[in-house]
Amino acid sequence: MLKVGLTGNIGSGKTTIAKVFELLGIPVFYADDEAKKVMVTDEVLIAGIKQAFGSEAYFDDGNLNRKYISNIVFNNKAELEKLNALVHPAVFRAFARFDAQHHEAPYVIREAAILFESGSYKMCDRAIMITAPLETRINRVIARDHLTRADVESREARQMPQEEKLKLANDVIINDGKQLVIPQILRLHELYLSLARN
Ligand SMILES: CC(C)(COP(=O)(O)OP(=O)(O)OC[C@H]1O[C@@H](n2cnc3c(N)ncnc32)[C@H](O)[C@@H]1O)[C@@H](O)C(=O)NCCC(=O)NCCS
Ligand SMILES: Nc1ncnc2c1ncn2[C@@H]1O[C@H](COP(=O)(O)OP(=O)(O)OP(=O)(O)O)[C@@H](O)[C@H]1O
Repeated sequence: MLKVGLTGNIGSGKTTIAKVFELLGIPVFYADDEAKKVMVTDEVLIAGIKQAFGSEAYFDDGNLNRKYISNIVFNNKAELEKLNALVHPAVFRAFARFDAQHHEAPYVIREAAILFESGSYKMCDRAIMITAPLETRINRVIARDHLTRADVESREARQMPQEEKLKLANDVIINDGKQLVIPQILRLHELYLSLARN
C-alpha cells in the first residue's frame, strides 16, 4: 500500500482537496484533526502540555484553549517546537494504526499542515504540495475563520516557504482558483493506482 502525504501552506486547500480523494474512495488521515483529538484524550500528553504551558492551556470542561496556545506558539519558535515535540509522537502512532486498518486500500493519504516541517514526509512514499498565491490564501482564511491578516501572516511565517516545500514534493496541485483542480486530482489518482499495482 502506497502512502501519500498531502500538504500546502495555510489556506492552500488541503482539506478541500483531501475530501475529493475521499470521494474517490481513498482513505484520508487528517493529522491536524488527530493532533487535536489526542490533545484532549491522551492523559500523558495533557499533563505534558499543562506542565509546559500552564493549566490555562485547558478549559475547566477539558477542552483545549486554542486561542491561548496559538498566542504562545505562533509567536515564538521555541514554544512551537516544544508543543510539536509533545504532540507529534502521539500523531505518528495514530497514523501507524490508521495504515494497519486500511491495508487493503491501494493507497492512503496523510493530510498534514506541516508534513515537511515535521519530517513526516519521510514516512510517505510520495508527497503532494498544494500551492496558491499568498494573497489568495490570506483572503480565503480571513473569509473562513474571521482571523485578521496579521494572524494569518504570523502563521504563514511559521511555515516553511512554498518554494522550499516544492523542492521536496513529488507532485503538485495548483489551487489558485484559476486552473481546474479536479483534473489535476484525477491525474494523480491514476498515477498512484498504477504505482500501487506495480
Ligand atoms: C496551536 C493550535 C492549538 C491552534 O489551533 P487553531 O484551531 O487556532 O489553529 P489550526 O490548528 O487550525 O491551525 C491554523 C494554522 O496554523 C498552522 N499550524 C498548525 N499547527 C502548526 C504547527 N505545529 N507548526 C506550524 N504551523 C502550524 C496550520 O497550517 C494551520 O493552517 C493547533 O494548531 C495545534 O494544536 N497545533 C499543534 C499540533 C500540530 O502540530 N498540528 C499539526 C499537525 S500534526
Ligand atoms: N479552488 C478554490 N476556490 C475557492 N475557494 C476555495 C478553493 N479551495 C479552497 N477554497 C476555500 O478556501 C478555504 C481554505 O481551504 P481549506 O480549508 O481546504 O484549506 P487548508 O489548506 O486545509 O487550510 P488550513 O491550512 O488553514 O487548515 C476554505 O474555505 C475553502 O472552501
